[in-house]
Amino acid sequence: MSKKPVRVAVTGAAGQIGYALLFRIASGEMLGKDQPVILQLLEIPDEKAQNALKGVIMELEDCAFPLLAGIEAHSDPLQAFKDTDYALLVGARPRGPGMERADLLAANAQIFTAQGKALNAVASRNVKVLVVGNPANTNAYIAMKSAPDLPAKNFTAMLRLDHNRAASQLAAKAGFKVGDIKKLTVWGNHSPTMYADYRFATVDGKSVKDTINDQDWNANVFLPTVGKRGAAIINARGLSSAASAANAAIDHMRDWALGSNGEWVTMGVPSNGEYGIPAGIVFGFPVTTENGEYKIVEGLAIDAFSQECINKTLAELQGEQDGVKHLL
Ligand SMILES: NC(=O)C1=CN([C@@H]2O[C@H](COP(=O)(O)OP(=O)(O)OC[C@H]3O[C@@H](n4cnc5c(N)ncnc54)[C@H](O)[C@@H]3O)[C@@H](O)[C@H]2O)C=CC1
Ligand SMILES: O=C([O-])CC(=O)C(=O)O
Repeated sequence: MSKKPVRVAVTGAAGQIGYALLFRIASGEMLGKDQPVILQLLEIPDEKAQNALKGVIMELEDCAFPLLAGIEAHSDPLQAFKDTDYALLVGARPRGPGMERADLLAANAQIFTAQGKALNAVASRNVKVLVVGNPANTNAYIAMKSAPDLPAKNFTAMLRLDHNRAASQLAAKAGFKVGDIKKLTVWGNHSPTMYADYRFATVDGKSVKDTINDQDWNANVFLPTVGKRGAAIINARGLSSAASAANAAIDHMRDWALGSNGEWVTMGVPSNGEYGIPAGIVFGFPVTTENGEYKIVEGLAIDAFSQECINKTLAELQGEQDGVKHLL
């Protein structure tokens, strides 16, 4: 018997990431090849954006995806989020050359108070929310705080692109196959302060750290490369990453919904005090996922270098959080 369709809301649906994301959701890459989906798409109430959204919907129709059980176009989050089981909050202003993601806070923060309130009012009580719009951790925090009737754990931020970037850099450095790297994580904020940590990573059971054995490369090449990869892409393309961001969003939601089979993945999730991160801060952690729930990997040793990196990214997040107090 075929499964009942689930409702997937995507904001910023006519933007760059939306264009790389929707077709993959509709083809079953996110929630499984047996799971029908109804897409509930949100764009701003602006003629150009709504027209662009119409064009994207025409293309979705023209793909004749067997799993696509319905498509709705909206300009009001209260309609777009009605009964939604999954919400991918992509719609927000991207940065341009010379900006940091935190510079977007003033432009984007209000989007996430309004959308958090709308989710609170009309979404499924089990909705799984992924915030992609930057600065993603703080926007997820804002949405979570604006939705007091929904469980805080349902609000997550995207650190998966950083995780995937880190895996790719390690594979290139040591000649690993990227898919063979296990137990990698990225701690903290989706910003250059993130701490990509391969101390626990293995390939075929062998330590990645011991194989590479180069702390100078870790501190002075690997971390800055992963941390500043978004800016490098903006400099090269003139636009921020889109296909790789959409891919990471698919990875994040797929693993959350369908399970990571015991493997570690990185998600930005509200802390419950793990590793000394104050409760409520949306922080990149290693997690495993099963039965639609994520669980932070606990008990990992944090050495002095790692603690310094974690303190730095935490301090940045606390600064961002202070800056949005007035909105909450
Ligand atoms: N967390 C991550 O790893 C990454 C995050 N991003 C962020 O994702 C966001 C979207 O990026 P792009 O798709 O490249 O931008 P874009 O400018 O191409 O598309 C954004 C779309 O969102 C729409 N939008 C704006 N406000 C909205 C609202 N209140 N409700 C619904 N839609 C709204 C716009 O009309 C536009 O069509 C940016 O903030 C970008 O910085 C991008 C890459 C990676
Ligand atoms: O760098 C940006 O502004 C877009 C982004 O978040 C990324 O590519 O990681």
